[in-house]
Amino acid sequence: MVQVACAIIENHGKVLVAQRSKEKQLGLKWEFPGGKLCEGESAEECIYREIREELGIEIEVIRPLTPTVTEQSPISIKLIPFVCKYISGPIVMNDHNAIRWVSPGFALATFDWCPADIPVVTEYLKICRS
Ligand SMILES: Nc1nc2c([nH]c(=O)n2[C@H]2C[C@H](O)[C@@H](COP(=O)(O)OP(=O)(O)OP(=O)(O)O)O2)c(=O)[nH]1
Repeated sequence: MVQVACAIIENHGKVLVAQRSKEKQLGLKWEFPGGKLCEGESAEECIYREIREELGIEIEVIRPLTPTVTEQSPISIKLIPFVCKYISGPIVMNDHNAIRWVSPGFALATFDWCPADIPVVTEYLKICRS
């Protein structure tokens, strides 16, 4: 099983969603940015590193959400989500095709998400309403 940490980055009431590069697996699908855990790394350490690498920004983890396991033939992906806040730095797209800042409501549900992210979007929308 491949472990992947991802960040739901909040800023000014919106969240950042990112479109995967065309060349990658699940190309042009939308995701919360992040990536695979390195050996010996915690999911939290991973998300700080990946967000620096992929977007060039600093974030702070606010809370974890529920990890999901999705079969993505031939492997399964454990996606470990963190709600985070944007801290500093201009965004650079080192790894993505596009990014959007989206209000956490119906608009978030309309993106063409990677399958593993769908339960994460659902849980996040639920906590935003509560
Ligand atoms: N980063 C990220 N990956 C996701 C999400 N949902 C989902 O199914 N995935 C899958 C896509 C990939 O198969 C895998 C993560 O790969 P990746 O290419 O984004 O991560 P990485 O930067 O560590 O990979 P690499 O290019 O170094 O190989 O998890 C998500 O929300 N964020």
